[in-house]
This record gives sequence, structure tokens and C-alpha cells, in this order.
Amino acid sequence: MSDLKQDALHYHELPKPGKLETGLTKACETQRDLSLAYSPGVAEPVREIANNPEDVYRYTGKGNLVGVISNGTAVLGLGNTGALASKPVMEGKAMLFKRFANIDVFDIEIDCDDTAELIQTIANIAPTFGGINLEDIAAPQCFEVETALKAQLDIPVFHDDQHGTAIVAAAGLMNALELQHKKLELARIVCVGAGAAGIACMNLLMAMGAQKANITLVDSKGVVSTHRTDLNRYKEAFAQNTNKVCLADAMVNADVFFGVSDKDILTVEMLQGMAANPIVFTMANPDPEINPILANKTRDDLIIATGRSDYPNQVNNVLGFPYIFRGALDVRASEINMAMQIAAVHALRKLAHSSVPDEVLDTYGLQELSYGKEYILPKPNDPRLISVIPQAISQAAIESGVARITIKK
Ligand SMILES: NC(=O)C1=CN([C@@H]2O[C@H](COP(=O)(O)OP(=O)(O)OC[C@H]3O[C@@H](n4cnc5c(N)ncnc54)[C@H](OP(=O)(O)O)[C@@H]3O)[C@@H](O)[C@H]2O)C=CC1
Ligand SMILES: CC(=O)C(=O)O
Ligand SMILES: [Mg+2]
Repeated sequence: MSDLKQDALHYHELPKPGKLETGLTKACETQRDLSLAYSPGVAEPVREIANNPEDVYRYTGKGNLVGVISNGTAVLGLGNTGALASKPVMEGKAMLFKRFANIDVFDIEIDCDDTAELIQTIANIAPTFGGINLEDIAAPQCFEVETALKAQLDIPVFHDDQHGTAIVAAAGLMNALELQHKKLELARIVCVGAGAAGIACMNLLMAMGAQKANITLVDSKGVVSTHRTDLNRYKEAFAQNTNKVCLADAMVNADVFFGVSDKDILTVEMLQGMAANPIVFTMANPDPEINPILANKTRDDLIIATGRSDYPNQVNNVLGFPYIFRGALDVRASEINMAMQIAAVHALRKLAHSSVPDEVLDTYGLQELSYGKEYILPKPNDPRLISVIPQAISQAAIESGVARITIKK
């Protein structure tokens, strides 16, 4: 067994299985405590909430509780592992919500592939939560589930693999483009992966100025073109009238490669065929579309990022979801809209320009780190993230009219 495999299994198993447990916020020791916490005292907040539903935020943990919900149909890049096997990832997301943004989470794994039933199940349990983070639900089902829940619910519903990924990748790309002296409006972008992450990344980049005519989307069958008859409507929106058929065709002269697909599909030859000063985001987890060491050996003019923690330039939604939900919950936002997403992109992008705190250097065992080709985004343990990103999100929520309170609880 490899060291990483053995260490990872031990980490999850010992000294207690899993990564989460529940904790108490009130004393529950004396007879009086019991009378307040449970019967008869608990009837009082029940009556208050029944009379005024907003009081649920006053008397329960709803306002700081997020449901991390999956049906296990697209778990990392491992495919449809099923709901049960997705639990370590959902516990992992819960851990990061708590560690980085002090948000409590129930991880919910739902054994259900039927879209209508999945929507109904999530809607039925929504009263528990202040927000819902959908995770690792495959496309195109994820688009329908998110759209339906957003329409029905008055709490933020956010598919992390779509928007969390898109926000972080867009922030990284803005910086990488600046460092490579390229413009988003002119960049020729190849996006491999036309699922949750790929479609959302391209939509956000377009909202920020990328030109649809410069985007080539590629899925497991090849280039998404108008000649194809097997496209869903989300892919169809990006179909180009082109004779390019495969990834190798698409990569010729590309400025940017966005990989949100599968391991080892970007070859050395494809990388060699990219334009000067290319940008390569190989975001598939756990194994990227190209090994970054190989990519760096192949070209010395590129900026490369992965989704992983063990190489420079981690482009991973961990930089997004804890802080985005923190900002949304703090002002009780009814949704996480495009204005809030773009505000997060700019806040994240800008933070990489300022000097790196010593505790970040210590964690990564580094003497020095500054904005440049190997540091395009803040590191996930950067203590400034929790003040900068939520603040930007809350402000954008207020300005776009979706905040329901204006001061932090
Ligand atoms: N770094 C990060 O923060 C994040 C990374 N990811 C990674 O992105 C990947 C996709 O996740 P997600 O979008 O949620 O999954 P989806 O299942 O929604 O989409 C997967 C997409 O990848 C395509 N694909 C799969 N294999 C290949 C291949 N060999 N060549 C070309 N395209 C391929 C699929 O094609 P088809 O449509 O034809 O089936 C599909 O369009 C995963 O590896 C995941 O770990 C996801 C979210 C965040
Ligand atoms: C990071 C993440 O959410 C994924 O790979 O699915
Ligand atoms: Mg995910």
C-alpha cells in the first residue's frame, strides 16, 4: 500500500471513524438545564417559531447550518460511486466549512438517481438549513436540481462543483492572464469537461468578458460542435460550427486549457501545440489531466495549476464555498447571485497580490512566496480569507437586494 493510501485510510479510521461529530452549545447538566433544553422549556421557542417563522433564526442553529447534500453521481473525478461512498467527501466538505468559516454542517447522502424525487427530498428537508450546498451531483441532473430548488426555496442553494469551482478558477485565471500578458476577451479557451464544473466555469468567464466564439468545449466524445446530434441543451449552448473533432484539434494555438474532466488526457504533444505563454488548469481530482511535473518539463513558459494541495497553484473550490456561505449567511441572503459570485472572484484575485502571512509560509514549509507564476491564488489556510471574501459577498448581497438583514449576527 502506498504511504498516501495508508495514511489517508488511518486518518479516516482512527482514533474514531469519520471526520465529524456533533457538539453542544448550551449546558445540559442539571435538572433545570433539562427543563429548559427539553420538556417543558423547549415548548416555548416552538410556540414562538410557530407564530413567527423568522424566530427560527433566533432560537435554533438554522442560521449557521448548511446541508452538504449529494447523491454520489459524480464524486470528485471518480464517477458514480453511489451515495454511501460519497460520505467521506461530504464529511470532508463539512470539515472545511467548520475549519475555515465556523459553519456547522449536516452531511446528507441521498440514495436517489431520479431527478424529481431528489428535488422533492431536498426541498422536504430544507427547513433544517440556513443554506444548501449541493455536491458531486452529475450533469445534467445537477442543473435541473439546482434550478428547481432555487425557485422553491428562500435560502441559498449553491452547487459547489458549478459555482464554487467557477469562482475560484476565474480568480486564478484573471491573475494568470495578467502574469502572461493576455486578455480574457481575446483568450482562446479550451474547456475539457462539459459537466457541472465545465459549463459553470465557462458561463462565469463569459459573464466576466470571455467571448463565446473563443471557447471550445470538449466532452468524452470530443469537441462540442454544431455537427453533433447527441448534445444536451447545456452543451448545445456552446456548440461551435467547426471541423475540429477531438481534443488534439482544439488544443492547437489555445491560450488556456481548463480541465474539469478526467486524469491524464492532456498529452505532451497537445501542450507543445498551445500558444506562447499558455495557462493550464488541470483541475480534475484526485488526478489531474496532466502531471504538473511533466507539464513543467515540457514547457517553461506556462502557468500550471491543479486541484490538489501538494503542488503550487491549487485551484480548488475549498477557496470558495466556506467563505461564500459565511458571507451569505451573515446577511441571511436569499440566494447567491451572479453579483455575489463576481465580487468573490475579485476579492480572491486581489488577495493573491498582497504579501503572504508568515503562518501560511510556515504551514507550507516555505521561506518566501509572492504573486507570480507559482502563486496565482491565496493558499487555503490563509487567515485573511475569512475577513476578505465573506465581506465582499455580504456587501454584494446587500447591494443586489438579496440580503434580509444588514448587520452580522
Ligand atoms: N478543482 C476543483 O475545485 C474541482 C474539480 N472538479 C473536477 O472536475 C471533474 C468533473 O467534475 P464535474 O463537472 O462535477 O463532473 P460531471 O460528471 O458533471 O462532468 C464530467 C465531464 O467530464 C467529461 N469527461 C469525462 N471523461 C472525459 C474524457 N476522458 N475526455 C473528455 N471529457 C471527459 C464528461 O463528458 P460527457 O459529458 O461526455 O460524459 C463530462 O462532461 C472531476 O474530476 C472533479 O474532480 C470538479 C469540481 C471542483
Ligand atoms: C473539489 C471538488 O469539489 C471536486 O473535485 O468534486
Ligand atoms: Mg465536488
